[in-house]
Amino acid sequence: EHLKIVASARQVPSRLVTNDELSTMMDTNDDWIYTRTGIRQRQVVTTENTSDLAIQVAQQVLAKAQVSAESLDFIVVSTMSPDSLSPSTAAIVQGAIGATQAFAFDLSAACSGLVYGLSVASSLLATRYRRGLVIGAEVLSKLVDWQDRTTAVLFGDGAAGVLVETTTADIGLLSEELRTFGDKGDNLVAGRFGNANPFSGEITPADPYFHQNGREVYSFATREVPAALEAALAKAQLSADDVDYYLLHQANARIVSTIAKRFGQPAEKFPTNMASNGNTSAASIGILLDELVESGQVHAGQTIALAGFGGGLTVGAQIWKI
Ligand SMILES: O=C(O)C1CCN(c2ccc(-c3cc(CO)ccc3Cl)cn2)CC1
Repeated sequence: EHLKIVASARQVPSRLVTNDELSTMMDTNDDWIYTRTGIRQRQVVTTENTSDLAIQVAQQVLAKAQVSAESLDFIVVSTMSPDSLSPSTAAIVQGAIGATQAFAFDLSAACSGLVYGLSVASSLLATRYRRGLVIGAEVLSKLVDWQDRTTAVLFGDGAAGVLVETTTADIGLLSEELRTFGDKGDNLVAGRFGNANPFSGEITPADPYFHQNGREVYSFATREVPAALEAALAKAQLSADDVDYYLLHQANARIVSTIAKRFGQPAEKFPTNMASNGNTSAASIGILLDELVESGQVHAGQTIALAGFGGGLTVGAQIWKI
């Protein structure tokens, strides 16, 4: 049996922050940001937290698919910016939408979160469950040091998700390649807790903020994303030409174009939206997917590849027949 994507939805907060507005807050400018990242603006929360964005996505997906919250078996929220450690953001969503039969949990795989979440969902559906939600939701604006121009210009807030179900049809998740490189984890950190207690010295200091070694993460991505995509294609016995669209994590426009060139595929197969949303970590692939479904560019009958990459360091590639 396979799992199929039944419906998708996205939710981006309304407060627009352009590069020009940021240039009034820190020493940066539109030209530098756009040429280095492909980002022109991002949207940030004003009142919402991560669960609010995820709830809006869940309600939209259920309405589109015309299924009830009570019919859900599980809810996975992939996030590196939860409302809290407890309750999980998934549990908050479960309670808010009245998914009384669903068990719910958060998954932490940074920008590979949606792909890792879909992998877990495919295992849940291959055993004993029938229907679930997988949502990537982030409020990275709570993790960013808004005085640090090297990171504050990169990130945005948003959420997107899909309803997944078992199917006997010959569609769904054909193959995947998930890899983690924990020895490189220090190159992309955020939300570090201290571990002070009355009995210890402060061994690791708390540091809530994002820090990244851009050069290291950049070279990691351009090396490991093609490798993971190639491995997933080989498992599906498909070639790069067989894929209609490659939906990559929207971290940086130059990384996407480098990977497209590496794959010898036309840029049109690698759509991007970081210009509008910035880097929304676990939400980015889902936002892109929902935009392409809405525009009709992505539709049933196609073969699409998803590739997340980032914190962990992690990479996750999947080949889907939709
Ligand atoms: O050219 C420059 O100065 C810099 C060069 C480095 N850049 C980078 C580098 C890495 C990322 C990144 C971040 C995440 C975290 O979600 C995940 C995945 C990636 Cl590949 C984003 N930007 C920005 C412009």
